Amino acid sequence: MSQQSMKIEAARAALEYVENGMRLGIGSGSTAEEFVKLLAERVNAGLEIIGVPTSERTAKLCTELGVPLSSLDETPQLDLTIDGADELDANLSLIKGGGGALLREKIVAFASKKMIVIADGSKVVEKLGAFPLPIEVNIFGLAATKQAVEDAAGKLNLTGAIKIRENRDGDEFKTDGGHLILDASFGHICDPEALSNALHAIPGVVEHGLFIGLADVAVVAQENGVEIKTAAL
Ligand SMILES: O=C(CO)[C@H](O)[C@H](O)COP(=O)(O)O
Repeated sequence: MSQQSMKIEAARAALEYVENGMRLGIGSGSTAEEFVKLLAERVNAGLEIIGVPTSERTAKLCTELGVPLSSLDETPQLDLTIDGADELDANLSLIKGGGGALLREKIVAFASKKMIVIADGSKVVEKLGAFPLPIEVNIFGLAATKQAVEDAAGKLNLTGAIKIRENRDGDEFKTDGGHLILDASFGHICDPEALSNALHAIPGVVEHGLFIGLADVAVVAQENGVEIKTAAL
């Protein structure tokens, strides 16, 4: 099965968790987009949900396909968020933000009673960190913030390149909130919670892509079928 087919299978299996009347957080990225397409089919067949998108891109796709949307201001409490991930471990700690939507994704997941991660098997890791950690930062004081991130990580024995994310045309990538992303290639992160706390202590850091204690279930599509994972701890 191709990776794309696995994304579709994970999205299809996650759709089983969606019930009529739900207020639904809708994730970003290619796996989440497969979910949106399948959700739209169900909505057009009569399923009633209201969605809160985690990015402008997801909002556009939902609108094009007829998925009704609300905002987190109008609908501040959600029943379920379904979103992809760049990495997930056995505790269902995640790295997210490969698509740059991590801030809104985390706000939406936090506002939800439950979060389900959808992924193909390649996203499952023993230790987080092979995927560079996205860190969303304010433009003001960028060099100082980057230095502070390096210093904080160094105290946790995490070293490695920290790069300002660029678009394909070489310009700085800007998030939907108008911030920049630092992609930190720290390698294996032994203590994600300690790193999360250290990053949150830096004023220029808006948010980071470590999602700890947010995901309740992971729906992971492997070659031989879909596996439902719950946190090991
Ligand atoms: O966090 C995200 C976007 O900010 C995505 O969920 C993550 O990058 C996974 O994307 P994909 O499903 O395309 O592999």
